[in-house]
Amino acid sequence: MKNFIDVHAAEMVFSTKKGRFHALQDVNLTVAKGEFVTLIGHSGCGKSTLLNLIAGLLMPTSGALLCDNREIASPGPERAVVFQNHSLLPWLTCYENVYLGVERVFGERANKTELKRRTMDALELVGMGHAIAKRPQEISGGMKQRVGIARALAMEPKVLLMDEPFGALDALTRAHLQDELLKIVARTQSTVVMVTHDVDEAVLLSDRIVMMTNGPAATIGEILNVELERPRNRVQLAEDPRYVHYRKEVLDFLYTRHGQKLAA
Ligand SMILES: Nc1ncnc2c1ncn2[C@@H]1O[C@H](COP(=O)(O)OP(=O)(O)OP(=O)(O)O)[C@@H](O)[C@H]1O
Repeated sequence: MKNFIDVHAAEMVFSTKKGRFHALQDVNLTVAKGEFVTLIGHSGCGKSTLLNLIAGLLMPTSGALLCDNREIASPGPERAVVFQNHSLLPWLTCYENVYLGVERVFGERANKTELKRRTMDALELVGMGHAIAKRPQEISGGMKQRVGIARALAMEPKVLLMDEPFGALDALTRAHLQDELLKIVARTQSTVVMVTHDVDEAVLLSDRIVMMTNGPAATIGEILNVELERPRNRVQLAEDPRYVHYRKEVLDFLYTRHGQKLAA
């Protein structure tokens, strides 16, 4: 499979008031087109930092990051980001929030009818076609997240970058959105890099789980290939010995081999 994202020897050192903070060191990762990769690790290990490097929101101190063979030097529409706390503009309706993104990417090439169609298609895809006139404060957290995902998908990104997109949701809404995301990704064949804390979420969604060591100077400890056929069904998988095995592998990595001591 063709590599879409290449991270070569990436290092990230932050300058802080207390001096330099070495967040990531020697991170090497490739993500193929159409692959679903999750980043998992203890709090503060540098998952978001790595995602932000791929998004082009941060520049590495050393090393190089490529997307489709081009250096990632800034954010770009081919790498859409969905954050944990949906970043919808509160004064715009759901429709307008998505339209804004669509217009930014396709505004110069497409006419208004086409822009409207893309906006509506994306909202329908996430099951939000009924709420287009509502403003963010009028809909639930799960619905806001869906609109955020619609906005990202409507830009037809080459890569969908998600930073704990379901982290703030209750367990049932979370499960529902995970299932929807699986269906959407199957339909759109999107490449996804997603940060999560949730072992079950990682196993259910991923082709590969990237497990990160604890910081400072965190790096990739191990990568687990999840060879479970798709479509995946959470209820059937719960008793599948392969699922149980993958889950245990991640838990072993996080809690036996790389357990985190919380500061007293
Ligand atoms: N802009 C910054 N300036 C200084 N230090 C930073 C900055 N951003 C992140 N860090 C530090 O880098 C480390 C990694 O942070 P990061 O947010 O990437 O971790 P994370 O794994 O995503 O954490 P969490 O799971 O808690 O969200 C942390 O120690 C954090 O304090």
